[in-house]
Amino acid sequence: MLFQEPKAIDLKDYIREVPDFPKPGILFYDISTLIRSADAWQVATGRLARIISAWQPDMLAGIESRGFLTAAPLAMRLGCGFTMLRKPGKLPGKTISLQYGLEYGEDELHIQADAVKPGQRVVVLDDLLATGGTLAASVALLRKVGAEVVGASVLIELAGLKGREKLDVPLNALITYDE
Ligand SMILES: O=P(O)(O)OC[C@H]1O[C@H](OP(=O)(O)OP(=O)(O)O)[C@H](O)[C@@H]1O
Ligand SMILES: Nc1ncnc2[nH]cnc12
Repeated sequence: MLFQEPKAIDLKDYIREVPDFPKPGILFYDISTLIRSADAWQVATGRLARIISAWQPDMLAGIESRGFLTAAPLAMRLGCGFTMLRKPGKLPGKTISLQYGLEYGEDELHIQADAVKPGQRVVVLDDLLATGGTLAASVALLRKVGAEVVGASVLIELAGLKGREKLDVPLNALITYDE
């Protein structure tokens, strides 16, 4: 059974804004302050569960590393499998990879070639959407290994960076910042 919200909670109140991290000029949205609150984290994962269950996924995919924090508890809660999109050198066996740009640098993600069964419905999760490079690369990798990507879900969307425009799957964000 899905969790009932104990009280009205504004999740934005639980996000800490840290200027000039990890580089000068970047305003970092820190979810540490959300996940350390049992009430707020229950509410956030409950809201995610309601949204994601409507997409009827077989499998959830989490993006290293903060995406694991959202995807893993939801996979258990929804009775889905869980697969990992990881940074280079972490996954054993045959992997497929893509490089992509970040708000504050460049990175590369890998997925195991046998991560999903052909045609499995997959929802991909991360903590935050900024430029969209990470999620777009994740969707592309999941498709390369045979997934049907039915949605993407984040806690936070930085709408001003227009990352949503890089995605061709439905995207849900619990918290939006316009800047
Ligand atoms: O929309 P984008 O511009 O691609 O940026 C979003 C990504 O940036 C952060 O990851 P980071 O690489 O900092 O990794 P972490 O989760 O390991 O801290 C965040 O967790 C997202 O994965
Ligand atoms: N501004 C930001 N805050 C937190 N995580 C991020 N990932 C990319 N941009 C970010």
